Parts: sequence; structure tokens; C-alpha cells
Amino acid sequence: MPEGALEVDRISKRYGDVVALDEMSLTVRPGEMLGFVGSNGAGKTTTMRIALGVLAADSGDVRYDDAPIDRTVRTRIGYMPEERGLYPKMKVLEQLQYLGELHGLSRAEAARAVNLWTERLGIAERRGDQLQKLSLGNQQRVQLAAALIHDPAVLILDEPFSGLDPVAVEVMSDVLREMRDRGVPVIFSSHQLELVQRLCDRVGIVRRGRMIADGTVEELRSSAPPQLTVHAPQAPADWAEGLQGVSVVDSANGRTTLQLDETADDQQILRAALDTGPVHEFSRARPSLTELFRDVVTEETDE
Ligand SMILES: Nc1ncnc2c1ncn2[C@@H]1O[C@H](COP(=O)(O)OP(=O)(O)OP(=O)(O)O)[C@@H](O)[C@H]1O
Repeated sequence: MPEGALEVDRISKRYGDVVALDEMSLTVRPGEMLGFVGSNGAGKTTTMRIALGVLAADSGDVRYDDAPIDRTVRTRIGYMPEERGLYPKMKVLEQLQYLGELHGLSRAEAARAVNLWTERLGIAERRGDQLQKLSLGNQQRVQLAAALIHDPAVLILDEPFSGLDPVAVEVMSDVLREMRDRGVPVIFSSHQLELVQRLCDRVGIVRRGRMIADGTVEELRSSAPPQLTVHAPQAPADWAEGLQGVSVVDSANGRTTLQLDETADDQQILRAALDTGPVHEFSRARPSLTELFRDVVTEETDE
């Protein structure tokens, strides 16, 4: 394992009869951003809470830098919990200053870090306000500042992008990229798959407490069957039905997305499309992360 990697190794966790995690494993290396995706209740928050050490696993290990996570390492993790959890009545500045000192910064270091991150996250003018007086998006920026204030060695963020406006999404994305580029392993959960696809070096898809797919977006996309987009404006809705090795993924306004298996013949498909009239587009593609994810979720309900 490279120095400074965070490893979750086959952790399991039950809540009574509910199996929240079933030998979940993941690794985030320094300088890497991992997007953690999965349906509601799949086990993302439970994994992150165990990785942070606020919740104990029934079995399995969490390691940082090849050693079990102890108290010292724990204080070096920047965590943004899903339930947020800052003090609503406390002023932004006092709150961040307090958290910095709690994580071992001196008074002056904490003050410098508060200035830096509130400036960087665009909330400098709100330093004197109570947290509860800020908009939800700005409260979230404060939460991120709280996770960053002690210059963490690892970042674990539970749905940091939920509810943010596009400008805030860009600010948050830039900061996470910057931390990644500084060599910090970053893991965040999200249901915004386009964002995960754009931002992350690797993606882990979790289903029922297990990691079922893990790789770069390109690896995951290229492991899926290829697709063909055909724009034939005069084609009837069922023009592709019955073609060898072809299933229709989507069809609207003369544009059809087909999924191909190895028996499909693209020249035969092209001829069939031309038989309907002009063909304006005929291009091969790989499914998006959203489509891959949908396939996984569909398999889940089919089981
Ligand atoms: N404190 C708890 N008591 C009982 N069951 C729990 C508890 N916390 C989580 N669970 C259950 O464990 C499973 C995993 O939940 P978890 O919150 O980790 O999922 P998640 O992937 O983060 O979901 P979401 O995307 O909705 O946030 C779910 O079935 C959930 O109901």
C-alpha cells in the first residue's frame, strides 16, 4: 500500500437483524479522490463513520498508512458528517477557532486557518454571524471549513454537495481537487453521479453493504457493453426491434440509444437505420456512470 493510504478491509456491521455492511472494502490512496455511490441505505454513511472511528465495526479493519487507526490518526481526519452537527447558535468564527484548537492547533494557527478557509470558501463576511443565520449552502461551506481547519491528512465527506447551488458546487469541487492535488486521500459520498464522474479519479459503487464495482470511471464504463446512438428523424419508434444483438436503451425524437452485445453487427444496424430515411448521427459510446448505476440498481431489484 502506498504511504498515507486509507484502507477499509472487509468490515461488517449489523444493527439487530439489519446487515448494514457485509465485508465492505475500499482503498483511497494519497492524491486520489474516490466517489462513493449507492442507493439509499446501501451503507455509505455506516462505512464512513466506521472509517472515522465514531462507530465500531463488528469485524474487519480500518488502516491508515498500513497501521490501525488510533486516536492520533483520528484527529488528522477531516470529516463532514451527513447530519452536519455544528452549533447553530455559535458564531462561525468562534466555532471554527474552537474546532481548530480542539484538533491541536495553537490559537494563532487556528486563527490563520479560519481566515484562510473562510476566504477560500467565500464566507469571510459571515464570520461574525451565528451559523443558524446562514443559508443552508453557506452552512455547508462552514462545515467544509470545519473539516479542513486542521489541515487534515485524510478527508471523508458525507454528501458534501447535497443542496448546493452551482456556484457553491464549483467552490467545493475546486477545494476538494486542491486537497487531492496536495496528496490528501479524499472520499465523498454523493447521489450526483454526473458530478462524481467529472470529479473523481475512482468510483466505488456499493450495494447492500458490499462494494460491487470499484475502478476509474473509464474502467467501469469500458467494462459495460458498448452503446450506439443513432439519429434517424424519420424512423418509426420500433425500427431497431428484432436486430441481432441489439436492445433499445432509450428512444426519443428520432434519437435512439442501443446497447450492443458481441453478436451485433453495426453495419446491419446502419443499413436498417438508412432504410427509414436520412441518418444524421451514428456514433458508438460507453454508458455514463448514471446508466451504469441504473443497471446495478435494476439488477438489485431483479434478484
Ligand atoms: N443507527 C441505526 N440503527 C439501525 N439501523 C441503522 C442505523 N444506521 C443505519 N442503519 C441501517 O443500515 C443500513 C445502511 O445505512 P447507511 O446510512 O449507512 O446507508 P447510506 O448508503 O448512507 O444511505 P443514504 O444514501 O440514504 O444516506 C440501512 O439499512 C439503515 O437503515
